[in-house]
Amino acid sequence: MSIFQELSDREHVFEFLTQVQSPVDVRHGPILYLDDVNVSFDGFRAINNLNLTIDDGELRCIIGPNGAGKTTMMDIITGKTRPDSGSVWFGSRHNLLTMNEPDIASLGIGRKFQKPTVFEALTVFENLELAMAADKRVLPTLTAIMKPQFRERIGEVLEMIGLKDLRDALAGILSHGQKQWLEIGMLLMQKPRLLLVDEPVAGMTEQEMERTAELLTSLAGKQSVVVVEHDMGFVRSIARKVTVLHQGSVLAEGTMDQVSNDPEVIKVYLGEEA
Ligand SMILES: Nc1ncnc2c1ncn2[C@@H]1O[C@H](COP(=O)(O)OP(=O)(O)OP(=O)(O)O)[C@@H](O)[C@H]1O
Repeated sequence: MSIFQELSDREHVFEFLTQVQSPVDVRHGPILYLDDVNVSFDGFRAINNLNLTIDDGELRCIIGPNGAGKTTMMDIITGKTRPDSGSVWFGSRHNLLTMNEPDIASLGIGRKFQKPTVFEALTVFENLELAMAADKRVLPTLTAIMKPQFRERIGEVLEMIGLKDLRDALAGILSHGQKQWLEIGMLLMQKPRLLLVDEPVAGMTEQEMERTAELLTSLAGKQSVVVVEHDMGFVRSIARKVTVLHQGSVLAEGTMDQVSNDPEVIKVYLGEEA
């Protein structure tokens, strides 16, 4: 399969495959706003009057037991699943419920799925190069048109993801953790406004987890980051504000200490840690 076929078949929607959108307006409010969102699958309410607000530059952790609705929530934000009711805004200008997946991606919402899906036959550098292209029409001539500022961005991202020394290594030989960082790097190439990261440390070594914690915390401020994660140790290491989802709604929200001392949370989810 050619790389171009592979690109169009991927579940990811990278920004470079999409059209340019007007800028996100966060002057008077949050970057992401979900209001009273509901989704049912065959009569089962997976998302139930969900309200969620993410501030610009925030790092938010979302936790919750299996089936709480975390993935469905991300699917709604990225346009993969349409809610039955409610509203979802990106800044005050963009109503995400009127947009398709590629257009939402092009607004600067990047999603990192649990499994890394980097291009294994390309080098680390080439993977980043590919993710940087502004328009799929330029992909075939990408190397030829590489501009100095693009090379600079690749250098910055290599530094951020800690793969500078491996820039010429094939992505296929990277460790699981390194592949995850590379894929985060690919999303970072276009300076997204919001990154949605699904279980980033599943399958990682302790050391890789620590490095991932550093990476995600270093991104906050420059972009907003929403991390869905089951590993409580990891959440505790990065969390400022935690949202606990249960049965499709927000059960509790606050610091890790606040939510882990909340009796309702202890009952449904953190019982074993209480
Ligand atoms: N396409 C679908 N059709 C039917 N039911 C679905 C569909 N997608 C999700 N569900 C159901 O909706 C509920 C929420 O699922 P979701 O995957 O969002 O939860 P989650 O919090 O991400 O769980 P996990 O931690 O196990 O990944 C579950 O009961 C799930 O079975």
